[in-house]
Amino acid sequence: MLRIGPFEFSSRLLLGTGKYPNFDVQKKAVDVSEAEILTFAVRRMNIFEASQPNFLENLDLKKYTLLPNTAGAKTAKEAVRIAKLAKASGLCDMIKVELIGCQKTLLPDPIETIKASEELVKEGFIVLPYTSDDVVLAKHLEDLGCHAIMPGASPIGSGQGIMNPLNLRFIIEQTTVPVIIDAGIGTPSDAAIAMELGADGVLLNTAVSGAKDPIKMAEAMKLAIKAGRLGFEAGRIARKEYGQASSPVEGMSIG
Ligand SMILES: CC(=O)[C@@H](O)[C@H](O)COP(=O)(O)O
Repeated sequence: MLRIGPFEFSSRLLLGTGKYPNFDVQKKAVDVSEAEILTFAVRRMNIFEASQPNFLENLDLKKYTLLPNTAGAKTAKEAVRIAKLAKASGLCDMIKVELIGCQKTLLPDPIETIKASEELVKEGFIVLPYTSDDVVLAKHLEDLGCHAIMPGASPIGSGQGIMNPLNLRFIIEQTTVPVIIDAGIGTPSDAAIAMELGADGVLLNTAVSGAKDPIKMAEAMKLAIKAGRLGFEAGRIARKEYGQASSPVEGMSIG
């Protein structure tokens, strides 16, 4: 079970909803992924314009918990305003704080992320900040009351996979709220590694929506996340420098 604030989920895959070839593929990919949390950029949704197309209309909303995100915000003030807009529209009290500090790398702005997260926690939101893989920053975010920490594997949409497994492991070790690896996942094996490191979940978008077959990739990601989690729970063997026979012959008389 993945527990975030008052919510409980059996799936550990959080799926983004952008950049699918069309609504039909998006719906099928979301279904097959068995994701229970869907994230979307409030700014890109026409939540207050009934005449405009809105992907939420294509999904059975009773099946999902929506995780609005503040993508497009450059300052804490803007992010807080977007979060309040999402709450006012009745979507969900959870918010993914996404505050990009560099338009080339799409890496998050740590200072504005801290400011926005602090304010949103005070306002009673369930706050999930997207952050870099900085261990100390992750600790500050947890200390100020965030309900999950979401360090990036690598830049958003880059598909480069996990750049800094050591930092992610340090973050996972020190954090008592869920750690969800967010952004940069390229392949199912990247997602499995994130889970094997001990992450509580993985949030991804481009790897599925941009795949040649998004529906198949959604299924592959679902299975990889389950496999990675099982592997983590099972406990891996220790790494050894030298070989060790799989079938020991010590104590056996071999004629
Ligand atoms: C959808 C969303 O929230 C993205 O900003 C997220 O970080 C996913 O990144 P990828 O597209 O790299 O999976």
